[in-house]
Amino acid sequence: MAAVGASATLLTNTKSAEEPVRPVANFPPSVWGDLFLSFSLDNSMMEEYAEAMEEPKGQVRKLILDPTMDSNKKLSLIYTVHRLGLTYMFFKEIEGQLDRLFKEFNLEDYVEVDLYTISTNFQAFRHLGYKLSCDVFNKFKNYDSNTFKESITSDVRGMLGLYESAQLRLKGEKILDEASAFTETKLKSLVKTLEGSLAQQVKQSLKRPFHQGMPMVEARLYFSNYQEECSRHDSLLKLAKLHFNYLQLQQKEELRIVSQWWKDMRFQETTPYIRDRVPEIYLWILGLYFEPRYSLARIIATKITLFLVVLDDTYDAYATIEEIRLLTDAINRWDIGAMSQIPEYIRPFYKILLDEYAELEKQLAKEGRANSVIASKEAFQDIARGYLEEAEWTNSGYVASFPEYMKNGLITSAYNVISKSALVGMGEIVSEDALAWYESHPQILQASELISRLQDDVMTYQFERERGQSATGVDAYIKTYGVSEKEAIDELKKMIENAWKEINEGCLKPREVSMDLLAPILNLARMIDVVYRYDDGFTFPGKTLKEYITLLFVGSSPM
Ligand SMILES: CC(C)=CCC/C(C)=C/CC/C(C)=C/COP(=O)(O)OP(=O)(O)O
Ligand SMILES: [Mg+2]
Ligand SMILES: [Mg+2]
Ligand SMILES: [Mg+2]
Repeated sequence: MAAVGASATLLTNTKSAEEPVRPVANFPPSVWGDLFLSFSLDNSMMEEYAEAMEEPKGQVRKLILDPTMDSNKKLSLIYTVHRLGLTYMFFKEIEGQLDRLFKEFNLEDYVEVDLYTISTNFQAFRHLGYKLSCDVFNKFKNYDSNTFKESITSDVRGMLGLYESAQLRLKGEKILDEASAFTETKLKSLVKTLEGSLAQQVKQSLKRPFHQGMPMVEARLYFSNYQEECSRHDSLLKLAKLHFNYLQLQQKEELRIVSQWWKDMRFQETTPYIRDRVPEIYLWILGLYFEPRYSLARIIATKITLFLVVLDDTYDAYATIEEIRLLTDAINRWDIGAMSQIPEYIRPFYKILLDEYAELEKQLAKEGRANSVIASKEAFQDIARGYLEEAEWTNSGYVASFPEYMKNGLITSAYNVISKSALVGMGEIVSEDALAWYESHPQILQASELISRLQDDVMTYQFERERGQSATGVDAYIKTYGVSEKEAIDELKKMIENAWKEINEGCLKPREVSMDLLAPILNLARMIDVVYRYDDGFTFPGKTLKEYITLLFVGSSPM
């Protein structure tokens, strides 16, 4: 009987050896299907928009340079240009104006100025890197009780401006910490009493302040919600409309290209267990930079980030620990000869990964900038090791201490590999020095990584805990400091807020590198707010991301 028993056991073992238990997650399917494949770009239309922009662009440039314009009006113009996403067209002119206005700044001049004007001036300076003192808001506080004057609560536009200004605060700017809480509470209590565009403006800012928003979307929302400000100068209104139409054509073409590439690579067939999120990842990368000159950069960065989705879902939601060890080793070896050691199902991914990077390295070598591709590749190998570490913890049920978790977590935040991948297509601005600065793992990049890691954990830890993942920042914090789940989450949120202040500081002059190189890091942090402020907006993309994708790529641009 033993024989039968043995053979039966053998049969069972043989059977189980074929099909191990896999932690599949049954992720929600794609929202969009092949919708974006059918777009066909009319190049002549794009050229028409580009030509039509020249005249109003010249008009706006004259306005920015106009020496007779009063300084508050000039700052208001610069602020509106910035909110419409047009700063990049007039960067030198605007810097020249702000250099002068910042030098001339005198607190005395603000004694009679209203809260809204002071707020837009403050934002204009801070967004463009000038550290205007937060003392400009002191006059709105009662000296004795050190609280904000009740009188300003009736000035809704002023309160809204103060709320938006407070998002730019740095460590130690206590008045802005208070202002953020004070204005948010007051605005929430009165928003229902408001009407018209002011109601829209307050609702939008309370949903997500401009500073934490996605620049491309924020520009479209500003255009819709601030008609009065946008139509103060006809040339600006005209330029903004043409600009939105030009960008939409370019972006829909880029989205078509990456969607077609994804379909041709057949990832949904070879690795069907992954999240099918091409438009969402393209939107994420668009959030880094929307300037037309970064079109190729967006396509490259989108492809590499899509590789990360395949990798993360393979480690989290499909592969066994043995398979993860073999795949991590293969990625570290980065050699097509390693194909034979990895499971069948992941070989197409591995081959495409190596081919894509080889092609990029060849292309960039022609410009003498293959180093940016190598930096991205090394960061990719790094995150695979980071994902393996998480998988080993989960496999052994080990709960890392919070410091240990965070050391690995900054890597698995993926913001090191994504920010380096974003550099690949950016052109000659990515000098050896620029790359060396990124490789030095600067404070602002670490802050963006921390925000990515911890905000994601705060929003996905239950889902991941249910699935047996032992490595999340929440559980590591609870275990290390012996606090409740709620206290842990509150502490993580404080760390996120602190990281934002570090990012705000890192964008102020004198800067370590140009704003062009800082913007992707700032915008990566912003995209975490877009995706994870209210829920796990990436796994379940039916709310914010669906709304933004519809606004930018399905809806028509403002004519
Ligand atoms: C961590 C993070 C928000 C990264 C953002 C950058 C990015 C798009 C990375 C690609 C992998 C991915 C989609 C992770 C987020 O989902 P997840 O919750 O499954 O990530 P996790 O497995 O690292 O927790
Ligand atoms: Mg995951
Ligand atoms: Mg993961
Ligand atoms: Mg997660």
